[in-house]
Amino acid sequence: MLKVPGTNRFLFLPCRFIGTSSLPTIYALSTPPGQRSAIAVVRISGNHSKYILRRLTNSEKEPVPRVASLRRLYHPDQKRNLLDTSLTLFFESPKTFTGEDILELHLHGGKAVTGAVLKAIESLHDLEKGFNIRYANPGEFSLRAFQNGKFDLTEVEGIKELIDAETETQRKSALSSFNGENKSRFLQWRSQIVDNIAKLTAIIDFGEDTEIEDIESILTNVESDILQLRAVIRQFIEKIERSNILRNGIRIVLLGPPNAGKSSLINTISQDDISIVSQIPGTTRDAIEIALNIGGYKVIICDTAGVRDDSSDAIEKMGIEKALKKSESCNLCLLLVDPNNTPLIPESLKRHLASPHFQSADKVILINKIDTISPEDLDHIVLRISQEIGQKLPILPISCLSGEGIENLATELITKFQLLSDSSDESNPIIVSQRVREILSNDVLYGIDEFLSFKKDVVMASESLRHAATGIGKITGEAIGVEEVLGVVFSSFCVGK
Ligand SMILES: Nc1nc2c(ncn2[C@@H]2O[C@H](COP(=O)(O)OP(=O)(O)OP(=O)(O)O)[C@@H](O)[C@H]2O)c(=O)[nH]1
Repeated sequence: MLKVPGTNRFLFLPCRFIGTSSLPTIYALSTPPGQRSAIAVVRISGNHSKYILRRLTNSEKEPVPRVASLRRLYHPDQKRNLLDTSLTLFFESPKTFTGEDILELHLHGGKAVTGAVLKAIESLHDLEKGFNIRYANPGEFSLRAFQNGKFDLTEVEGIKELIDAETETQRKSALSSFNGENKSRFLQWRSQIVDNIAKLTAIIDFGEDTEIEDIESILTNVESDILQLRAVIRQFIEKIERSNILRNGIRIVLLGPPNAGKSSLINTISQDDISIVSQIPGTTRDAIEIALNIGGYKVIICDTAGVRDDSSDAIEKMGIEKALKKSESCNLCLLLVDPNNTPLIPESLKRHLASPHFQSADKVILINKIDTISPEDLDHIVLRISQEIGQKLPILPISCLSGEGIENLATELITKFQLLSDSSDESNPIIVSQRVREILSNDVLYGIDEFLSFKKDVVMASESLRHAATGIGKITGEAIGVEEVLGVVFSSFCVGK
């Protein structure tokens, strides 16, 4: 920030466009290392990209930008040592991912080919001759893009989320960050704050010449505008919290008496023999967790020990305790009932359902094994369950054996996931990094709250707003040192990105 001489005004100066022309040329294998594959891509970025191509192809022929060309690659010092025949692609600065010249070598996959080409590039490093060439650090290509103003930090973090995305919903929310939706939102908030700082600054600079009523009216306007912004930011943070479960996975716990079919349900949902299914009650003595993709949502499903009232086995008792404890911290609990059991639900489970510790989780009761009962019996059982538990919970009939009701269950689950993560066709989930989440609370909202408490002191109030605006600058990377950025954002990237 720069103070304008003779006034109390400040200018916000972006400090990240530092350029990268003096930095070493970097290279890395951009496809997974150490694996056999049809193609492996080596990416090179920096001033010496063309030089590397010339030396590897042993030819002075200028590459045509953005035109793929099949070239033979040789070791630079052993002109007859053919390394590979590669598709080469050259992108000319500045219209490239990093903003620098980029060369891509599409090699035949496999350790030996990639190893030989990487070694050949490495051999071109020669500081005395001015060729500073080295292997890239994790995330360094993206860092160069950031330093050259190609992306702001929210977009860079979007790239990482996109690479890490395991499910469709994660991919969609990552894309919205990558495409700059969050960026434009943050920039709009920042400009709203800066507008209000400007109004307060006008009062500080010219207050003595202004009518008191005018000052009051400006202050009221600023306050109501900032109050409205605070509500928007709070809503945004709430949405992040809800969307966060998309990244971490929606936690489902299966509860029920022994033999109700919990393990069978996991196998039916995942269409795999993941849990042990057996006729001996109490097969699952400990909690088993597996990650599944259900309808594009990442779900962590936990199979637990069967709950019964009369267990005398110490290990089984511990398993039951663990099952009940697990269910207290899940997002959704599926309570399985075997319609042939009496009582339908063990007393300890009924007590647990009524316990205050178990109220936050969403619950659905599943009557399993409906292939063993008649439709009339099913109606009767639904009624009995409602009476036994004394509360209204959704009840779904299913059969893990015949598959009846499973599709219905899947639809119900996906509706629950949409509600839990606030994601639907109309509303995309918002995934932001922990870094952004923290800055929003600790800087932006903090500054706004401070402004509201200082509203009689215009100088202090405008300082607080400045703190909030700087916070948004930290989020996008406009007001942040490159070293700080390196540590926090890029260290979690893979090499080659
Ligand atoms: N007829 C019928 N049998 C089922 C159904 N689902 C599960 N079973 C059978 O019920 C028995 C117990 O199933 P599991 O999935 O092991 O039950 P569980 O609840 O995980 O059992 P514990 O690990 O002991 O708590 C097995 O013999 C399954 O084949 C169903 O829908 N219909």
